[in-house]
Amino acid sequence: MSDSLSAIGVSRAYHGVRVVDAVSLDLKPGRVTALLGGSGAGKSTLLRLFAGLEPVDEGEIRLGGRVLSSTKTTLPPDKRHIGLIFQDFALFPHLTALQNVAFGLKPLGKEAAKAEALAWLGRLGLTERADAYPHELSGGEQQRVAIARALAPKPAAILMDEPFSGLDPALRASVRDEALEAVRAAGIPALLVTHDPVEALEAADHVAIMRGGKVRQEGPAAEVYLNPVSADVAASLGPVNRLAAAGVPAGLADVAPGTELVVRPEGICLDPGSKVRAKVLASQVTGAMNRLVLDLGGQRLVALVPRHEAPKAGDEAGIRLDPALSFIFCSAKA
Ligand SMILES: Nc1ncnc2c1ncn2[C@@H]1O[C@H](COP(=O)(O)OP(=O)(O)OP(=O)(O)O)[C@@H](O)[C@H]1O
Repeated sequence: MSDSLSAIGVSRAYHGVRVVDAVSLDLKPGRVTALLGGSGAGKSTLLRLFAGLEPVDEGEIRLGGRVLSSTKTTLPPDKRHIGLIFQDFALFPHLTALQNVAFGLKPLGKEAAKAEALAWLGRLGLTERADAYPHELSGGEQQRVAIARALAPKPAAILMDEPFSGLDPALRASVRDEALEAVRAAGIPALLVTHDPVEALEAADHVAIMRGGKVRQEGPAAEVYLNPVSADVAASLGPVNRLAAAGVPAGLADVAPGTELVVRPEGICLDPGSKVRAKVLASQVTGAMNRLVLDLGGQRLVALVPRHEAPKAGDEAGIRLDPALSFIFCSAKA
């Protein structure tokens, strides 16, 4: 079993501002941890601290019992044996797919390196593309080569910064699923930096939500989605409606003054018998679900309802909340 890659109370400041602030995060082997958060939350900086591309100002980075970074020492990135994958693939343009993957396998000797590189290309469905140069490969193929190249030397961990965001949306999910399957099979800790909540929910085993340099909540993706600790964490994992207590009509939810009601769009359900009535301003087909824009006593809400049940724009609809997807937080904490 591989070791965990751990951040223990790490901080990093630029010009006196802590962009990573006393973060502790355990990346467990065989598990893909998504690091999610808005722009400037500190995600890439934390990844760079794990990689040794930046020194820590406080705390430690450890691989199992071994200290990789502390305030006294920073083991250089190339000595950590950690695979890195970035959005821009960064393949060597003058080498074929096979040569790119074999590059990090030189210590095995030429023939063994070639065989191992071919095996990795096979695992990622690229056997036929072994002799193609990067410019002859699609974005999805290039990214799979990059992943094969990162995994082939059997790294102790893998760190990925928005690796799929440059890909065509139609391809993204399949490339991602194939790539992360290979990552999980390698049985090493994996970090996936993303700002896409759908990607985090669909692809990661564990999520950590970062905001203002701190990890605000972490846990299995579904658990965090269904039990967010704050309105901001809820909003990091997908769209939410936020209503101040004063704007919540009687019969919709019991909210005390000074609190706020946070509801996911799919947490607003149609209920013809409900006394709480909303005006349908728009009803848009988005696939299996319709997106409704509702006017509830002057406040706008967005709801997602099954298309076959969806009312039309101009209709009035009774609504109720799904308690599993509705949360009440102290306004001050939001
Ligand atoms: N080398 C640097 N020098 C100065 N400031 C930096 C440096 N690197 C990052 N920052 C600042 O640190 C903050 C966090 O940046 P970081 O790239 O870690 O955020 P992020 O969560 O990855 O954001 P994004 O999703 O936009 O990439 C930002 O305000 C950024 O401008």
